Amino acid sequence: DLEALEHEGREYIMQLDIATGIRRKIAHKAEWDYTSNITKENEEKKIQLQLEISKQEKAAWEDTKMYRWQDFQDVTLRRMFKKYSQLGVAALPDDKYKLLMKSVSGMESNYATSKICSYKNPTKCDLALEPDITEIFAHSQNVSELEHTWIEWHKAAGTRAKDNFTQYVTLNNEAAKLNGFKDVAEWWQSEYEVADFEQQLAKLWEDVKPLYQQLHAYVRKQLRDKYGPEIVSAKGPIPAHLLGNMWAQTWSNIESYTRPYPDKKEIDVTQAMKDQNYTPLKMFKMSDEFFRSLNLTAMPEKFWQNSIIEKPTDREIVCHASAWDFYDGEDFRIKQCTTVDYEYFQTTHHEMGHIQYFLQYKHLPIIFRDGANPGFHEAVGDTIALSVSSPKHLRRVGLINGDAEDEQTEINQLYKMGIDKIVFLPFAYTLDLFRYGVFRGTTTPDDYNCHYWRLRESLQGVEPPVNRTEEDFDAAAKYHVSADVEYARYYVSFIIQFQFHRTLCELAGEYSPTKKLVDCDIYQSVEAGNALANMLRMGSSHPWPDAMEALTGQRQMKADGLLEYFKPLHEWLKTENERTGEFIGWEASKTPLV
Ligand SMILES: C=C(C[SeH])C(=O)N1CCC[C@H]1C(=O)O
Ligand SMILES: [Zn+2]
Repeated sequence: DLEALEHEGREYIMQLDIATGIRRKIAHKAEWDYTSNITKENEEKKIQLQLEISKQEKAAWEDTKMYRWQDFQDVTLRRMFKKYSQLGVAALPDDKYKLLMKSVSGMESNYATSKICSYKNPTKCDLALEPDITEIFAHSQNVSELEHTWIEWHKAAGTRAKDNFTQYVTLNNEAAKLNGFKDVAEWWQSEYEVADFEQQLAKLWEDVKPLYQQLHAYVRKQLRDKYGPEIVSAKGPIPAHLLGNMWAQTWSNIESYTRPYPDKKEIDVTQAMKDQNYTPLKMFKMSDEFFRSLNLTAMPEKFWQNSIIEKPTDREIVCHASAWDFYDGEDFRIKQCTTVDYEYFQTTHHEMGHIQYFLQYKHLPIIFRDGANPGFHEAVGDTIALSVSSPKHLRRVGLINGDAEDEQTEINQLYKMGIDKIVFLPFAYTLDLFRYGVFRGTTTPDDYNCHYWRLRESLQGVEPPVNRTEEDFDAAAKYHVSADVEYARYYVSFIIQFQFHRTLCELAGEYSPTKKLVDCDIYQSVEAGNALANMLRMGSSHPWPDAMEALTGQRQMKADGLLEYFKPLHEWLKTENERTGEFIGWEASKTPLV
């Protein structure tokens, strides 16, 4: 009878879950060994192991399909079976599976090991993305140097990945079909468990776009005043190499010469960190202490032993920051090439947020040890970092001794947050709108670059520094495209982190009709920490609206938190852009696209 079958099913799935934990630990160890020491040998070992494990997973999958789990009474048991019924890329036949693994690790190692020649010293050709190229984009105001560096990086990391990428698209789409999806776009969106995910992304963009256009117009004017109308036009897109970041995804590095009230005290956190002899370890210890102050879990001993927090000098590694769960309840790691600056201080909190999620749900079955949706996992650390970056907190830890809050300082602070958080949204939206088109076939390989730049221009209002052709493949010059990492998760994160922040600030007594969100710091609030922990402990055991509701009382992702946070800035920008008569929005680029 059904009762007995369900009982048998529960026994089966619990065994499968234990076996899955062991398999994942082995696979992640091989992945860790490869990405923390990029050699042909380690790549071979990793692919061989992943192939072995995919065979075991496929065999288990055949058994799982035998159960009539859709009829089971226990909703959690049904949810476990549903997740285990999705095999993933292991559904590919062995030869195609290997080809897919090779094309992705080929792109990722190309990205991680690409070097370019210096503009100032053309014989020096060992510049890596981290820290060298990142440093140039953070500080250089030499337009020719920025243009050279932008072109060389996109040639090395983008164009060189095109063949692998095209093969990856074909094989990944085949895997999607074997998992019952039309294409990878549908597969990626299924992770969000709502039927209208793409429409929700579009709605969020409509909500935020007016604010973005005001900020874009203000920054374009500031840059035109600095570089002249020949380089920055009055009504066109902004050249992408002038925004302080290789991908123009956050513009924090141009804050010092574009902020609204330049004569107000400079909040240069990086300089203060250097002056106070900060080290990467100190940055990690401070982040750990913040989490503990909320009554959240301390980093276990193994974390401090096994993590890689500085770029090694004796080997090549994947520097792009990452957090790792080895599914044994005690081995959790971060790998990042930390530099002592404000940007990496934020990234450290971002990665520690991933680890905290791992720690909070480590009691769950393996299959539920995941974010409520991929955006939740990206939002934890950033939510904490919203408190850390408040003037109140930076004063508390002695990183600034800025003036007490006055109107102009507050606008400067909101501007500093806005060129990080608001400008990121159209970039993130573009990256996966582009890849949805690629996986659906509406964007074909001979259109890749034209479609990529058409989206970047229409949504982000940026243009390439020089003419681009289909010989180039600029999308892969971004880590997540070369590493097969879905990106809508960050778009979701940058929206929901403000919903989380607002709730935590209320619980911490840091937000009320008289206390503004911009100066909220939840540090040492056990109430806030306990509420956050309760949501994190759910992992992916429930659909994400349940987790969202458990923390915020809302069941939808909405831009209202973000818009409330930046409201004073939005008003100021509208007034300022009217005062200067700056054109709002942008006309088509003058840089000819293919
Ligand atoms: C820090 C990470 C690793 Se999950 C990252 O990739 N982020 C964090 C914010 C956006 C995105 C990026 O760097 O593009
Ligand atoms: Zn992340």
